[in-house]
Amino acid sequence: MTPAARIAAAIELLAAVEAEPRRPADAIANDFFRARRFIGASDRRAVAERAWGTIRQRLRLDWWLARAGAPAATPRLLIGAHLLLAEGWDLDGLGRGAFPGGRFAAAPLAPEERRVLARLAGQALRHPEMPEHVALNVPEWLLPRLRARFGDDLPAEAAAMERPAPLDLRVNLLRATRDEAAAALAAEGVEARPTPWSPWGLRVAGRRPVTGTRAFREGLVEIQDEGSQIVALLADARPGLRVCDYCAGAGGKTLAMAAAMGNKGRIVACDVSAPRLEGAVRRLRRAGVDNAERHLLVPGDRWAKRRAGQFDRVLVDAPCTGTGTWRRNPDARLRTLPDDLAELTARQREILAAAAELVRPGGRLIYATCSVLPEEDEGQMQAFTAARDDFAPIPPRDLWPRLAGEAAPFPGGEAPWLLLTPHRHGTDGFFVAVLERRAP
Ligand SMILES: C[S@@+](CC[C@H](N)C(=O)[O-])C[C@H]1O[C@@H](n2cnc3c(N)ncnc32)[C@H](O)[C@@H]1O
Repeated sequence: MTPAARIAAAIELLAAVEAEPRRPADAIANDFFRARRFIGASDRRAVAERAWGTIRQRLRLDWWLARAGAPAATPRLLIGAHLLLAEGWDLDGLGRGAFPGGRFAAAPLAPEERRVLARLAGQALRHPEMPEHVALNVPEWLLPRLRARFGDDLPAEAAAMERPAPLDLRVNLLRATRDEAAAALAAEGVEARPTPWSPWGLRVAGRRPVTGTRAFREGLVEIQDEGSQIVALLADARPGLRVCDYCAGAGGKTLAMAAAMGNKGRIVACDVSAPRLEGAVRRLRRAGVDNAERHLLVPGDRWAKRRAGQFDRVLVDAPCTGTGTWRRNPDARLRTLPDDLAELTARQREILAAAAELVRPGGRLIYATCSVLPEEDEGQMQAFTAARDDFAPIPPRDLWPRLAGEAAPFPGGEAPWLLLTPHRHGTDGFFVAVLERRAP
């Protein structure tokens, strides 16, 4: 594709994302590229990166376009504004390079579009008159919550949440050690170094496509953010235990826990979504996991009733606002609405209550979110432990040396739970709490 054709495709992709504001942009992008198989891998990456870069700056671009008098922030104006403000293009370059017209390129700028964009030429993304939430690139309704969470660190955290995430891999200990996996990747031209916290993690230098490597295809590594690895690590799933991954989705943490169990014992991946659970099948096979089963949860589930008090570990990786994942899902910061938070916190409470019943006395309930919002994190834990005095937190610091290694630095403080953040830890934002069920 020519550079202009890539820009035209990014405009189309952005229009597709705008058309379905409640649907995750990566799902829309998957459909978009599936319907355009003629777009090759490197073009696909370039198109998606441009669309994502624009979505990442959406709050600031909207502010600029409104200030310039645009009646609406159309995909063409958004891409044009991003090129001018973030990539240093000038207006003539924009006309020639991005909107030249012709068969595979975007139509020339209309006079009104040119008038709007002319007002942005020579400006930067940030402007001193921007309201605080726009300057920080966070939705207005979340600003007080994020300020309460991060205090003086908010600008640094907001900046870290705005940068694209690195590519983290988890080494599958069923197939290789971390050194062996790194060597296998290096032999295929992919340089990867140990992650700072997770004993299972490798961070890939640059943007190398990993899924095409033999190391990936043969199950030596799985793509997984370091924060997510730490959640699975703290679940402390050991060989021989009975483990339930209650909100398993496509099995990201099931895979990690199964590897920690050395394929010994039993792990059940549950979810309410059949397509998500189905997504785990191929991954489990590739990873060589043979001690896992799947269970689709349905209302009034008899399966759960029959297994009350039977599991040594129950992980609740709860559905949440995903505010910790804005680095990789930049659209989520715009998609999440106040009603979603209310609905999700109610659902988290229900899931916790149901999952807690599965834990045997002396066993553990692990609660995690990829959210940094207090009401989804320690708020839930405070309410749960107040209502259930048979559950008490085990501070992650106490578990860490045995799980990560005696000399491994602990990523948290003294709190009874652990919060990981993009700025402090270089991971996605994650919250994790480990609760032990006392004998009655
Ligand atoms: C954060 S995602 C899980 C991600 C997954 N654990 C991983 O590591 O890849 C939350 C999951 O909770 C599931 N979920 C939503 N409501 C649920 C419920 N009531 N009970 C169990 N799972 C639920 C969703 O379908 C979703 O797959």
